[in-house]
Amino acid sequence: MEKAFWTERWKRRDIGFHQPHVHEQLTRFWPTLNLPVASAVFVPLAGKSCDMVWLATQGHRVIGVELSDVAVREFFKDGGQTPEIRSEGPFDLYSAGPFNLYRGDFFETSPDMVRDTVAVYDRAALIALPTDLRERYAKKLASIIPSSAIIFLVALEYPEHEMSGPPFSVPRAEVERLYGDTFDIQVLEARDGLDASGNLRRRGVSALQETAYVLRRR
Ligand SMILES: C[S@@+](CC[C@H](N)C(=O)[O-])C[C@H]1O[C@@H](n2cnc3c(N)ncnc32)[C@H](O)[C@@H]1O
Repeated sequence: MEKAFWTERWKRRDIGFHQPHVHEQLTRFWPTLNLPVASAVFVPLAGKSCDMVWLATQGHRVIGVELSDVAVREFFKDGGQTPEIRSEGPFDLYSAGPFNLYRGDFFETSPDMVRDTVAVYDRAALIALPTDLRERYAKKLASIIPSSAIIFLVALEYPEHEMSGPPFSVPRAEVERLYGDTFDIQVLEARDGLDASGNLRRRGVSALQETAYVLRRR
């Protein structure tokens, strides 16, 4: 998937993936993870997700990486914040309060940028990528985060022939294939997600499972 695909979508405001509310499985399961207050959470392929705001209300510092400057600028504008912007290697770093959002390519993220993160929050990041990029993404993510960091992952599964992604169908077997060698994979909840996703129903999807996982390095 070309980078231009995403930057164009943001320019055209074709952002059906953006949820105007905080993801419900995040608010229900995150507190059970007992992560230290004031610790940092890494949000790859962050968009302008409200989930980052919720994570900050839980006391976390939030480090995001996002390709589109439209998304990053709108995130701060929506929150009524004026970020400081400076160049950091291949990224533009937008900072305000608990948020540090790197505008640029996730695949250029260095371990240094995420060195003190205790957790990754992945909603609509892994599933936004086609098979070859998913593999690169999972390898890259595992290689940059601290070995103690957990991954909270929300993935979707649907009959693949019914729709071409993104979002792509990522069943449990695919999560195992991508992360199973290095992480223990726990399903927190697998639930029917079709009613909550009119968008995908309109695109022809007849069954949708939304699964929240927590991945812990062995
Ligand atoms: C499906 S959206 C999900 C956004 C966000 N996680 C959410 O829940 O709303 C995927 C996002 O990843 C961004 N993206 C895609 N490829 C990227 C890359 N290589 N580096 C950084 N961001 C990328 C896109 O611009 C888009 O905002």
